Amino acid sequence: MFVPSLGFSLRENSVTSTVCCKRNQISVQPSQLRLGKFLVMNRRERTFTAIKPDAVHRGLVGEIISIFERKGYKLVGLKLVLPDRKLAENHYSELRDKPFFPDLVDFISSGPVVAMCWEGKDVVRTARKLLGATNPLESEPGTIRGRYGIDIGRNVVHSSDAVTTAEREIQLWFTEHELVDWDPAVARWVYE
Ligand SMILES: Nc1ncnc2c1ncn2[C@@H]1O[C@H](COP(=O)(O)OP(=O)(O)OP(=O)(O)O)[C@@H](O)[C@H]1O
Repeated sequence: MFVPSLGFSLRENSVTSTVCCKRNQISVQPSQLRLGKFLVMNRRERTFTAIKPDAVHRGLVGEIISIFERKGYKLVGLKLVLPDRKLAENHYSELRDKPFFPDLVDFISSGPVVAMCWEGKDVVRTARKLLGATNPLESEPGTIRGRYGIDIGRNVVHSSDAVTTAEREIQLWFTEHELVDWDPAVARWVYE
């Protein structure tokens, strides 16, 4: 079995498992193999991140994508969307009762929005750290909102706040065919 993320093939026999590298073969115990599989699965976490209309208008798209790329995350979905009100309302449905909800829906559905799906270890929590606090006044200067935002209603980016939210939002914004599974050549330089 070839495991692209690991960069080598795994072949199992009844006693031990054999890892076949390019030049040599190393025998490993099944427990080590399980650990390897776990680590690969661990890198499969996905999040939904959106560059909001204010940032698109301000020409910050390339900059924001670069921050995620340079961190080491893998882009598996990307598209420019003009969200209709239904999509915007659905996306922020948990905030339906908030007084700012109508303005928020107006703003997001004014588009364009860059919808993205990023993949990697702990990507949901790390993406939120890269974004910074919701209110730019409270976000650290090194974060995206800390660097580029001033008002809470123009806070540049969104990213899912939990793994379950990410699953819901990815399904809401992307079809299965729009997500691309691929193996970056640099994976072994990003993960130990
Ligand atoms: N008090 C507020 N007044 C105006 N707008 C607000 C307020 N609180 C939140 N918002 C807007 O609603 C969005 C969603 O709020 P939420 O509480 O889900 O924060 P968040 O998860 O950090 O933001 P987002 O969902 O956009 O990533 C915020 O990004 C912000 O633009």
